[in-house]
Amino acid sequence: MNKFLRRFKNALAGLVTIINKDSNFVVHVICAVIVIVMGIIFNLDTYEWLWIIVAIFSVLTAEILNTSIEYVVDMVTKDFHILAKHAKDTAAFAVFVTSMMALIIGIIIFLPKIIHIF
Ligand SMILES: Nc1ncnc2c1ncn2[C@@H]1O[C@H](COP(=O)(O)OP(=O)(O)OP(=O)(O)O)[C@@H](O)[C@H]1O
Repeated sequence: MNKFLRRFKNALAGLVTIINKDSNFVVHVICAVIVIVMGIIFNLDTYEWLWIIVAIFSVLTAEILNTSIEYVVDMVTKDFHILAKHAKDTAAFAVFVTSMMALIIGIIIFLPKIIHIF
């Protein structure tokens, strides 16, 4: 198998792992689908779509890296360790910060359009 195919296969295995292990990831994907449907309904322009794409992929990437960090921490120790706690908590905080960015982008793009309806 060539290098590219092997990397693709590994990435696909990562996707399967994330879907099985991380229910939050599935929730984020469902939210992304809802936002995309809203974008179609509100007929977003190119720049608005670009911001939505940045928001969606940032949150998904943060969630994937959070799960990845959880795996590494669990591999190192199953016992309580303050550094394990810091590693997992800060990784979770990264997801929170990215989600806040996505929320702000969503509000800036969709709120004026929703207000305009009423
Ligand atoms: N080995 C550990 N030592 C100290 N604290 C830990 C340890 N493992 C987990 N924790 C604490 O428990 C919290 C939850 O950890 P857990 O591994 O269950 O992740 P989670 O946020 O519930 O993620 P998921 O639901 O995706 O598995 C962490 O954020 C951390 O504060």
